[in-house]
Amino acid sequence: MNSRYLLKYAPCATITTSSLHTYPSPQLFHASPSTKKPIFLQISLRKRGLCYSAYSPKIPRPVQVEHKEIETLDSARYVILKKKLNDMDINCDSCTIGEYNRMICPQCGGGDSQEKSFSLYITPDRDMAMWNCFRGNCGWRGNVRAFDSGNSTFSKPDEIGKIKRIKVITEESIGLEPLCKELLGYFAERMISAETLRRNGVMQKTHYEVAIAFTYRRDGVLVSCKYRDIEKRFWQEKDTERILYGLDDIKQVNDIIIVEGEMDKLSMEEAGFRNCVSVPDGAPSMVSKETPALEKDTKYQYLWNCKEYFDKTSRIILATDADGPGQALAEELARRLGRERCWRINWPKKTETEVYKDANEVLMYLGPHALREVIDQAELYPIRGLFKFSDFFHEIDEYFHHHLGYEQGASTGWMDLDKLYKIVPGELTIVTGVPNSGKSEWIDALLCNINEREGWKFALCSMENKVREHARKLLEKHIRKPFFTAGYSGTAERMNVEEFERGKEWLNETFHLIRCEDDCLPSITWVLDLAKAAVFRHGVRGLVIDPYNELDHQRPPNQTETEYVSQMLTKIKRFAQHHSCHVWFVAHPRQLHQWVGGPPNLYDISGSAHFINKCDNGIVVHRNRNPEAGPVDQVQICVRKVRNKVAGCIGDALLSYNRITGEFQDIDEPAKRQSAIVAQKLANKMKKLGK
Ligand SMILES: Nc1ncnc2c1ncn2[C@@H]1O[C@H](COP(=O)(O)OP(=O)(O)OP(=O)(O)O)[C@@H](O)[C@H]1O
Repeated sequence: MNSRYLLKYAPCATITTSSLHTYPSPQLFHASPSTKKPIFLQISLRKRGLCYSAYSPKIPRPVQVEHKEIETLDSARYVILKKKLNDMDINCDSCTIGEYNRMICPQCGGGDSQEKSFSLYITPDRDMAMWNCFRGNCGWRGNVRAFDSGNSTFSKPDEIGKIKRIKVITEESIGLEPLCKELLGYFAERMISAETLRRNGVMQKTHYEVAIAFTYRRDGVLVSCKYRDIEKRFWQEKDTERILYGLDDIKQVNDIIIVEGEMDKLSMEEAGFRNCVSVPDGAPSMVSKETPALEKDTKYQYLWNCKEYFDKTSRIILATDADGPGQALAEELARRLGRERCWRINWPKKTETEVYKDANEVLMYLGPHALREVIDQAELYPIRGLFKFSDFFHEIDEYFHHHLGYEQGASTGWMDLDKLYKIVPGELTIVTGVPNSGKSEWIDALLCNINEREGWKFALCSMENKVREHARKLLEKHIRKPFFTAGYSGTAERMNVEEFERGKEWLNETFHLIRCEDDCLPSITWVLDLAKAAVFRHGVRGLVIDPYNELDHQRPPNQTETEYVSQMLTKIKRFAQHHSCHVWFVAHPRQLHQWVGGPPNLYDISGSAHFINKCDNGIVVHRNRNPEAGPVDQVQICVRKVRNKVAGCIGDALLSYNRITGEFQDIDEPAKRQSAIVAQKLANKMKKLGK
């Protein structure tokens, strides 16, 4: 018990009132607090066994309200309280204030015997009336206050947890005294002036030792009291209502500052901010997973008790401590008060790694001006999903200064195509083309080029390819020699064993295979999860999904294919963006009726128009199969959609296909002219057919 008190009460010692009970002189307020540490005067005082006579007539009582004011306030309160009681048929005309009055219950009439079972108590300050009918059949109980909404806390026991009987207290009843000189000195060390203490009704309580008493008031009336001892231990007057400290200072104000402790509230006042309240119970150790329903939100009951004070507030500055619990408290408050009107502050730096922890520390070491600056520079409390461009300035700067890499895309390895299409990490390219047009071959060749130039690695989910065949195709492109001596290789020399072995190593280093070993088809989520693992494990920068129709597309019965495709593409894009990975997704066109050999349209992709709507790039791979119409080794890469103008634009590029090695090459000028003739011939043919 003793340890709970701040100053030792030593009645045997003597001390003159003039030396103890005057306010500290201005000199006590140090001009440059940053150079010195606060001294806990109390420790030395305890040691010296100083005493304090609380009831000396010479003691100034700075926190007491003027007598006349009390009288006017009390009678006004009583009129209102009486009216409220009358409205509930409770007649208090013959009641004695401050005592329990027995009368007949207006609800049950006291039963047949008209028992005086109804007890009514009106507090000495006339702010509150409490009643209870002790008749078992009735049990009507409740309370009402003069100056609030008048709802009985007793009659709604479930509203905010388990409500205990609220004790009515006065300064006299709990033995509060004006602050002694030593405590004033203690506050002065912490840059809190006597005037601020007086205005905020800070007092002390003496038992064996002296503790600071922070008085919690509503409309000037004492509601609760919190004590603080030398060991910085806190306790609160039992069975009193939990409210915010300094509540009367936020009445009808637009901007409210909330701090974590009474000292911080007083510090804010020193910096010129009266519109500040402190929470009564400090900060939680961490943010709760969920915000409980109001009736179970016992920890933050003080907020709900003061809810109406925030109704008209447009800005709430959360100036809680800089540490983890302080930030957790800010989050809890923001959740309850509405993030949209909350602001937060950044405490100034103390060292390279440390910041000042709260308002009082800033006041003490940097002064009121610095504290004002902290509040003036408050920033909007972050709301998940709502951003300002400034939140991304770092990323935008990196983009501008070419620090991200591949801002304008990686080269395809083909000069003509580079003018139309470059590979930007995080984008989605849809590749289509009629069956056998060479889509897979072209993508493989593209990957080989990017790997050769940039060293990128890839995840391959190519469901139509046998692994060995896919390896053959990739190796041919890489070694630039046929895998076998066969019909397709003509007279070209086959790759030798050494080249093959070297190629295998390259294959293993460059590609990671996503394959569904079971008989079932893989789902897109399954593919993306493995691709994510490949990003983290192997640093892959590209993913190929070839083709769409080999994935499992089961969807709920109420979902259309269009909705399904949209969701699937959103998932793929999210993966691409989050992992800075380029995704090539092959999708076949639907069956084309009366097809005359021209390249299909992106809107022809089977399933949904979302393929073109949602992709970043849309490419159609096409080749001429009619030797009469032109060279059959030429491949048209039709870039039909490019969302990012930095990466390219719409247009066609021609490449020549080497059937022996599977390589694609730029076409020289004469060949291009030849292709133009082919294209013209085709166009004429289509015209003739009326297409
Ligand atoms: N320009 C071309 N000239 C001749 N043959 C080609 C050309 N492009 C691709 N091929 C051949 O066509 C065959 C199919 O190629 P690929 O698998 O890349 O086509 P695809 O469009 O992906 O087919 P699918 O739609 O069936 O998946 C391969 O044997 C390939 O060698």
